[in-house]
Amino acid sequence: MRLDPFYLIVDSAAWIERLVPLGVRLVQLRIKDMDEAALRAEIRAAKATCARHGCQLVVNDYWRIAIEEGCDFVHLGQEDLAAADVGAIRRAGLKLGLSTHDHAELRTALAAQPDYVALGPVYPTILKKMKWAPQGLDRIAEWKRLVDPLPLVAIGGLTPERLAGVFEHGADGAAVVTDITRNADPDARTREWIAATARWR
Ligand SMILES: Cc1ncc(COP(=O)(O)OP(=O)(O)O)c(N)n1
Ligand SMILES: Cc1nc(C(=O)O)sc1CCOP(=O)(O)O
Ligand SMILES: [Mg+2]
Repeated sequence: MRLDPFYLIVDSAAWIERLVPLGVRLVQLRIKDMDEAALRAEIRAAKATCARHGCQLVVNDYWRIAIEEGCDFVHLGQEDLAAADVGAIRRAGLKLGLSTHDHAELRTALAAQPDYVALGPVYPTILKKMKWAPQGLDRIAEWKRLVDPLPLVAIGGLTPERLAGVFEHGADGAAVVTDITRNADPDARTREWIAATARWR
């Protein structure tokens, strides 16, 4: 499977409606702490926008709702994975991306036969508190050897200026939250990301 090299992650359907029409091809809806009815409404709206713009939607965490809402891609962390029914996800035809941060997690992830593996945090992130030190670029090269032929997504503290290092070390995709959503001009920054990833598309 081939992923778009620019992997946008946002926390609302409103962000998706705003940024996907600019040319985003791969977006994750990552919502925390929302009641189920509101969550379903967000997923439905995100799905409709993505369908209109030919963008692949990945739903973070909520694999059951993603199945029920007819989505086709979920992302799970290790704790999410331990509690998930991977067979049900597969039987429903969804693709699966998994987070990894160390070798033990990578073994667990590969055993689940995901469609991509994510490695992070490559650089320090301000989005959430993490127990892992920044992985660094050499770790990307090591991970690529271990996950090949699966696509490898790099995440954590990424900016357009850091993309060459990430892709030259073997990443197939670069995922981003704050560099775009907390930028003074998220639309312009999204266009910058699209242009900066063009040579790996
Ligand atoms: C592409 C991508 N990589 C990693 C993560 C992190 O997933 P997880 O470890 O489950 O943490 P939360 O995002 O759920 O806080 C991700 N969402 N996407
Ligand atoms: C959600 C997430 N997961 C990570 C991991 O390492 O698994 S790093 C991360 C935060 C990514 O946000 P930003 O681009 O703002 O640093
Ligand atoms: Mg999660």
